[in-house]
Amino acid sequence: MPANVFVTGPPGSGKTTAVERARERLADRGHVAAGVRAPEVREGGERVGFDIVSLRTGRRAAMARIDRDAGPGVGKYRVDVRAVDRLVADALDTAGVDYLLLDEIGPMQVRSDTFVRRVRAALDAETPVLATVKADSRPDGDRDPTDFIEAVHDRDDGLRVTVTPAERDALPERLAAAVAARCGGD
Ligand SMILES: Nc1nc2c(ncn2[C@@H]2O[C@H](COP(=O)(O)OP(=O)(O)OP(=O)(O)O)[C@@H](O)[C@H]2O)c(=O)[nH]1
Repeated sequence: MPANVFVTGPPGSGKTTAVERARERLADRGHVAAGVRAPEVREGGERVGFDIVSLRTGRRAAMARIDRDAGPGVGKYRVDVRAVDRLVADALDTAGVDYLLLDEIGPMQVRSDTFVRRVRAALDAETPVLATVKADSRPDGDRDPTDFIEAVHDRDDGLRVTVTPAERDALPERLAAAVAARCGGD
């Protein structure tokens, strides 16, 4: 059984909400995750960037900011690659956990070679991965130069789920059950 579960869908479709709710259900079943999430950062009601947060430790780093004047650009933000490298070095370590949750495999995160290398290894390892993946073939301005996002879409393993508003209410339980089955749990 392929160990990975990929969640994709258009911007704002509910990917983050679905995997966060699935994580809560998996915790209720006793399944612990490592991994990362990428909350937006707002100042004065305006979005100024995104952080990357370790699920295991809660450590966070300023992944992308609108007012940075250095680093690779994604949309109107610039990415602090070294900050992402440092955070994912242990955030993506699966020792002692049941599965890896990645929210998301996206154009900002893949600017970090450490992120790409650790995720590629995780996708080929035994520990299940539950990941939201940015939709394929983004506009050139945001094109992923590593082509890693496309490579994830092209994998022939894993359960793939596309979030739609009509079906998204049932999605957290479906995702939790799929990951629990891959963890060898209920
Ligand atoms: N009512 C309802 N609202 C939802 C549900 N899932 C997501 N939303 C809302 O839809 C908006 C986008 O949800 P996200 O989970 O951030 O969507 P996303 O696909 O991760 O968005 P991006 O990361 O920007 O691509 C938020 O305001 C959520 O509160 C749902 O199941 N029911």
